[in-house]
Amino acid sequence: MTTQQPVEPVAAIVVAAGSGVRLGGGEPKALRLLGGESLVRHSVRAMVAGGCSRVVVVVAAGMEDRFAADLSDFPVTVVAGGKERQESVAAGLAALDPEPPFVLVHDAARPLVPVEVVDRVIEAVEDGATAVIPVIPVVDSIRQVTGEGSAVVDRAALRAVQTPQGFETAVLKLAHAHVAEQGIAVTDDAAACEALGREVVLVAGDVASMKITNPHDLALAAALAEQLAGANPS
Ligand SMILES: Nc1ccn([C@@H]2O[C@H](COP(=O)(O)OP(=O)(O)OP(=O)(O)O)[C@@H](O)[C@H]2O)c(=O)n1
Ligand SMILES: C[C@](O)(CO)[C@H](O)COP(=O)(O)O
Repeated sequence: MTTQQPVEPVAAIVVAAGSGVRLGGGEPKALRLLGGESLVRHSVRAMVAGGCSRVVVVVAAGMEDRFAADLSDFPVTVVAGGKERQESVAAGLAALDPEPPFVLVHDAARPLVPVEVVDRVIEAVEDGATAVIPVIPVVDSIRQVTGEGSAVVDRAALRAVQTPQGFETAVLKLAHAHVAEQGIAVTDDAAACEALGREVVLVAGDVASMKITNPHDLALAAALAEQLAGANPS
């Protein structure tokens, strides 16, 4: 009689292979500290808190040992990514063995994602959605720049896209193979699924899940983290 290993329903890929040129500072962005801990540690903790028992962390080639040391107390596998985000996600997908039915893809650069957002994404994929993305309303007035000038865009119909995004793993693998084969560049994984003709389901994101991109984002996130810690003392 063979004993089958249980396959956990939801794994996560945390992409951390970006260089963080816009943030600056030399160090890989995902290892920069926020409230005394690296961005990647915050992000991995959020995935684990949401119920992911396995996390693949994708890092720049040559940085594997540093990330593995930083994350040694988490259930992670560290693998090398690529030049573009979509190549890094594809590398994370290739490392998911055995393949779980569902997978979340999260930016290490979104360290303060609340666990409620992770829960909403997981619930939607487990309820049958193929591709799920958290979104928030756009608060600024928006203009589209045209050849001649610019025009107002109705922001009521616009949403800003966050992570983690949730998928049926088999579909996300097909979608990544499709965009790679066709040479389609996408900035997120839901767009890869859409390129395959799959429907994308939206759930509510959260302003706390801001992406750390520019130096002022780190300062804002630090203030936010302090406020959140004050509101939920452990
Ligand atoms: N080749 C890449 C590029 C990006 N990412 C990850 O994708 C997320 C979103 O990337 P972003 O922060 O926008 O880009 P960076 O490349 O990190 O920053 P920059 O463009 O300023 O260099 C980040 O967690 C980043 O580490 C990745 O894993 N592999
Ligand atoms: C995936 C993402 O975080 C959704 O907002 C975003 O597209 C990634 O950022 P990038 O700057 O386009 O790599």
